[in-house]
Amino acid sequence: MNGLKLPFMNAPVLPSEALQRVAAEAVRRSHAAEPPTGRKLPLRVGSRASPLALVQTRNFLTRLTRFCPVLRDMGAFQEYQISTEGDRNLVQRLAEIGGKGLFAKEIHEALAAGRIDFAVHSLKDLETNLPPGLVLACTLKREDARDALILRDRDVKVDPQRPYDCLPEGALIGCASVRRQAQMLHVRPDLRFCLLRGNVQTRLDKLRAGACEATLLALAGLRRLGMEDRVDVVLEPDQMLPASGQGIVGVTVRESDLELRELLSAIEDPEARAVSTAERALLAELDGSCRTPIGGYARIENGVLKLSGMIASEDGTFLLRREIEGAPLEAARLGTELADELRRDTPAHIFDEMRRP
Ligand SMILES: NCc1[nH]cc(CCC(=O)O)c1CC(=O)O
Repeated sequence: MNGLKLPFMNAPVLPSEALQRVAAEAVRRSHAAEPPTGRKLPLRVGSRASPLALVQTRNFLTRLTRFCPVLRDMGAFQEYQISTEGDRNLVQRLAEIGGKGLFAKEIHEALAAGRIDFAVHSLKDLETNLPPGLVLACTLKREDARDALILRDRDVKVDPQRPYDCLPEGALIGCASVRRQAQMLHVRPDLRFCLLRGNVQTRLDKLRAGACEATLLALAGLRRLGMEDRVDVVLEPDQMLPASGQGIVGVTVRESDLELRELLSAIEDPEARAVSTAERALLAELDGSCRTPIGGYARIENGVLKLSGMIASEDGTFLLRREIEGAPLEAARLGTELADELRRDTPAHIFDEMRRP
């Protein structure tokens, strides 16, 4: 995948030059008697305040400084943790309080106002239409995109082919995601759902304390937090289609900050860019919020991008899955096309249901 040129990378990028320039500038400043002109160091990196967000930020900075060690030696970064509405409101479903924009609004504001220079996001939580003046400068290599089932009673035997069979009739599942809920209900209409919000650790603690029988979490988050051992079954994409961008970390910057955009493009993972472009185009075309049970998952096999899409009613009685494949360069078009196809074959009342205030 290396060397893949994607249509949205309009300006020719010369990562090594950009890196050299930033590194040289950092060294120059470290020797400068005068206060530096131009860009001020440290570079300020913002993220949410959750343990997962902090781990992701550290991983990203590690990756960046591996390319540009002088930045690490300079202590060139300052981390800012920004509390968002999505973190504070743990009572309601995301869908009810306004969707995924809530996890990023304050971060976007800080970036736009110049209080931070770049921001690290779980791409899954980042709305598809970014505020004007901000761009997704880089997508990092994808961690496992799959969802994981975590049981309260860890002694039961689980058949990976039929993972929900181990759950008792009418079992209560702690899950705030309409996408996961609809896909589970499609297979097990008897299951009941309750909210289990908060960060990953909080959710696992509530599960253990008996709040519910089971929960679903992204494997990526658990792995990054070193909690993969809590997983009972990893769900395959044909059992539980992941959310668009799941497992991918993305970095936003000001559109006008060409220097930082160039620097970040050096650590961009082209495969993650291609698959997330397809998944996010699908999501944008269908709805673009998390009010709707929508899944989108793409991978590249032998140079071919394969995108799966899913749309469902909240109760899981309606569930439609489709696939499309084509060249990675066509990622955005593939996403839009698959969305159009899914929309065409989805009864209108499903969309009406989604638009309910
Ligand atoms: N909505 C919260 C969120 N955002 C990203 C992840 C996991 C990490 C990732 O997908 O990269 C999680 C937790 C979860 O869904 O279990």
